Amino acid sequence: MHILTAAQTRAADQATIQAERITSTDLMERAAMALSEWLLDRLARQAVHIFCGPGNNGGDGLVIARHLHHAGHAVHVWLLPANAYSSDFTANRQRLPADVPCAELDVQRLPPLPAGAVLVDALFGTGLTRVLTDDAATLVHYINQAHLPVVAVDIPSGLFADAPQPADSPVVAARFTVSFELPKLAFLLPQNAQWVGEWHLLPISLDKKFIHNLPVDNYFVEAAFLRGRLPYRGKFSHKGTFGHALLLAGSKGKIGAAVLASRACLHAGVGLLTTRVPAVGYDILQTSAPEAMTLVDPAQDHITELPDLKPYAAVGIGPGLGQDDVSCKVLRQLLQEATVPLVLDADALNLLGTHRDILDLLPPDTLLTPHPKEFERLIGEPARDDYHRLEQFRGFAQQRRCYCVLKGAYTALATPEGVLYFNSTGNPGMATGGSGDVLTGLLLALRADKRLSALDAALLGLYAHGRAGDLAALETGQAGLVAGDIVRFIGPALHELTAPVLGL
Ligand SMILES: NC(=O)C1=CN([C@@H]2O[C@H](COP(=O)(O)OP(=O)(O)OC[C@H]3O[C@@H](n4cnc5c(N)ncnc54)[C@H](OP(=O)(O)O)[C@@H]3O)[C@@H](O)[C@H]2O)[C@@H](O)CC1
Ligand SMILES: [K+]
Repeated sequence: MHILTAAQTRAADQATIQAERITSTDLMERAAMALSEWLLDRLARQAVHIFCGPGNNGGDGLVIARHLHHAGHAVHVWLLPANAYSSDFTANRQRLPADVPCAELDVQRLPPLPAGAVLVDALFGTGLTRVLTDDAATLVHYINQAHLPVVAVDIPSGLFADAPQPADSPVVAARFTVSFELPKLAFLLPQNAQWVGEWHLLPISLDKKFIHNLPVDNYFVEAAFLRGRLPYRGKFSHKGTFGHALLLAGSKGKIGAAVLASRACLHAGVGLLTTRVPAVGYDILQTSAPEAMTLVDPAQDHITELPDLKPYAAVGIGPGLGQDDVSCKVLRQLLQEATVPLVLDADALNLLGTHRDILDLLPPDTLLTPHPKEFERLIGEPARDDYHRLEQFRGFAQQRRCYCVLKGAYTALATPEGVLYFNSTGNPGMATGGSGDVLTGLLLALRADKRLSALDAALLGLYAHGRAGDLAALETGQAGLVAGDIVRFIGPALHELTAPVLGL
């Protein structure tokens, strides 16, 4: 799915109006009707108080008021006084039945809101041009202090769709944000979660062709985007078809990371896996991941030597590696010698952060999988806010010609071309030790599969990791989820994305 800017969203609305030969009021009716139905599915008998601003977001609010009233709900409409109103606002103000209580707000004398009411925030949407001040700011504070459930129409009022706002600027804190057709970048950033709450999208048939042709830098990745991108396994395929991967992982006390990454790699369909561990890990790995071949390092506690790379289709390094100087030498040598795809995680990234000269050795198309703290160490500069971090992240992938993953609630992938893909799967239960090691193993398997491009391998891996976590959580609950549970569901998650045998 494309993630549009506020300006592109307005353009898509206009393109739809022109292509379908409908009026802007018709499109508003369609959008607000969908939102009314969303509300009607969830409302019991609560009174609904709808706050409307002067533009089309307020117009949506007025349409919602009409539909809820017709459905028999007690509705109260509150208008924010303004010098000018949009024409769709005015048209729908006129269509509001006379028996719906509708009053202009006097912000000096705001009415008490009844306990148990549901509030609908239709003050400002994508037409927000500046931080809210004066009456609008007072109203936002009043809504937030009511401590009642708020449903924001399109976007919480006061929040910019695609740009940061100054700290402490007034924004409605919604429990639900219900938007149309496509997600907004603002919904995907942790700093906005306090305002956006749980977000939902309603399809309103915006012009698909127009949207498809819009140049965008950001995508939201759902199953439909990926389904069929994982080729099915041909009858005559053999171990070689799916590649032989090498994983360098584990140090004393962290052999579990090597086990989890190895098991994930095996469950993701790698042809063969060789795992390099220090001697301390030999028995553990052979017992817990017997399908992997174990290549023991001469040293007891750390990996100190790089094996011959010739047999391998892809190499992963990092889980539980430790940050010993000798392991750093191994990493340096790997970056210098490797001619196959690389996946770098955890301590390999920390080593890159502390030995910045090796960063220059990164071969093109290397896949890195930092979480935000590791990413900060990697680039050596804290981010001002989440938008700034995204730009650092995009810039890093472009400058280093690599694929970089930024782990989080909506894990993002940055490409060497500077495009960002936000993953849609996963749950908070996956914020648990070893989850990242599982991702590394999974990505390593897909990078070893020669049939997949670097981009498809990364996107499929991120999606399948989150989906496996979602499937596991159905069985274990989120709190009970451990990284090993994710491994068990990698197979089913990948299966959902596999092209049908006779697919055309
Ligand atoms: N187009 C369509 O067909 C569809 C559109 N849809 C809906 O329309 C919404 C976008 O509507 P919109 O463009 O009218 O903008 P909106 O957010 O209502 O605000 C504009 C008003 O606010 C004002 N204003 C701005 N900033 C301000 C501030 N800080 N403080 C005070 N005032 C401020 C601004 O005034 P001005 O900046 O000119 O002073 C203007 O009066 C979109 O989010 C979705 O809900 C859906 O129905 C789908 C179909
Ligand atoms: K709103």
